[in-house]
Amino acid sequence: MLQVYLVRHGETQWNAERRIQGQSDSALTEKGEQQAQQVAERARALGITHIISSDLGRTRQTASIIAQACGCDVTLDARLRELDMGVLEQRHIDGLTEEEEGWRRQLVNGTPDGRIPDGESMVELSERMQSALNACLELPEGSRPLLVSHGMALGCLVSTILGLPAWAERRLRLRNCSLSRVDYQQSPWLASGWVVETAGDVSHLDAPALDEMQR
Ligand SMILES: O=C(O)[C@H](O)COP(=O)(O)O
Repeated sequence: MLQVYLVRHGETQWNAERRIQGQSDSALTEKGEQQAQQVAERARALGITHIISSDLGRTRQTASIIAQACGCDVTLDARLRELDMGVLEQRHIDGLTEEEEGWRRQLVNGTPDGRIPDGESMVELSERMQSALNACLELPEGSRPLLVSHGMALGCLVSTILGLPAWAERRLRLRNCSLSRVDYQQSPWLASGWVVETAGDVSHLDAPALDEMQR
């Protein structure tokens, strides 16, 4: 059975400052680098064979720390990028106008095709994430891949595997450098396809990152 590990990147400057990143980028903080080292140790013990990362800077930085520990290369895949948050990227969450906050809320309240102007919808995000995950099925037998991606992107992927709508992702708390695992199973009596083994595990971190509500 193929087991795929999912890691959110380490804490960044803008995570810590409560600024919206989307497909814009900021570097890992010192704490983010330490988190990456800690998840890298866990990945090494798990025997990861392939690392596939979103091509944004913060995921590449995290993936290269994990790759060093696991002794494998990193393949970049733009399908693993964070949701495109259009005109709100780089803004402080606390400085949004009521109208802007309304655009942001559309992403998680079930508005059909809800999106921030110039941005992407959650359904579009879930389609590209699902397609990046399905690409793992083409890896050689015995592979144990690890994908490095982002909070909303991974939350949306795990939500849709559970049969929830793409916009349910906010019901999952996926902290920086948390580890999730999804398995591909084929069974005549259980659900065939992807199943969620674990989501948001931070037991390898000495101090779990704060989530957006706590910062
Ligand atoms: O700020 C953002 O873009 C996200 O909601 C969090 O994204 P991240 O997982 O890339 O920090």
